[in-house]
Amino acid sequence: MTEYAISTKNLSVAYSDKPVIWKLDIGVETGSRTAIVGPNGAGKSTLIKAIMKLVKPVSGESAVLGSTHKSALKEVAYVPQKGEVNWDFPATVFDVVLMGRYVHKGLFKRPNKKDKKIALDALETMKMSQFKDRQISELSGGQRQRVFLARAIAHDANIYIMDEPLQGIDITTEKLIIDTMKKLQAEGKTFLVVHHNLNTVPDYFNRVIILNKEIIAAGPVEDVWTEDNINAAYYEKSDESWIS
Ligand SMILES: Nc1ncnc2c1ncn2[C@@H]1O[C@H](COP(=O)(O)OP(=O)(O)OP(=O)(O)O)[C@@H](O)[C@H]1O
Repeated sequence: MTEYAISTKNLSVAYSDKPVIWKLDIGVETGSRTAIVGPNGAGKSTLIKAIMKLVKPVSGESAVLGSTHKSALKEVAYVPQKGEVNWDFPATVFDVVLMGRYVHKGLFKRPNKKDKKIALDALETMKMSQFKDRQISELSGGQRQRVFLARAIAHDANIYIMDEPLQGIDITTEKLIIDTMKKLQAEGKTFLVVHHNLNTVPDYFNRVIILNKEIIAAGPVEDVWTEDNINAAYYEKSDESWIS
């Protein structure tokens, strides 16, 4: 599994014995902008959580840069869905972005000048410098998303995994996030992103995984982003008969 930034082999996850993703073999190419698309309940977030080792598979495994070990996740900056974060936690914008540096230091070493400069630069990239001292509970949804992106940038990871980063944000923030993603990809970083807007897939991503519990299709956008594949994912699995 070494040639991929992220890979899974025969990966299945179930909640209360009900399988939600089934025998997934995935290879996310290093340096790609890969979208995961599929209907509500297709298992997109579950796949990401399994890769992040936040849920335990019933079979199979996932690897980051060829390693199935949890320590390989240090290479990954993870941006969870907005709803999964406790925004009432008392922390400033700057505190949250600085957390992106802890992976390099361990929890008990204080951030130094260089870490602070990296965090400030990340805030500047996401155009959030002016909110640096604000409590995260006092931000709008789009501003929170920018802060989470800034934290991921401060992490300076090689791989970014983002669960619906464009959910509920305005067009300016969307453009900023996509431009930042494209810039980082040009520097060799890898992106795996859960994405909902089918219209923007070809513009934002160069590879796509179409998922509906199983892999419907995966590969370069120009090969697999077809009406047949989209229909197969969105319109042909209306019941639970996919598993025999
Ligand atoms: N913690 C959980 N316990 C039980 N069932 C769960 C849990 N999390 C998700 N599920 C179920 O697993 C299935 C897949 O959910 P998941 O969140 O992975 O889908 P998704 O493709 O990300 O959906 P959406 O587009 O709606 O965000 C759904 O049927 C969901 O109800």
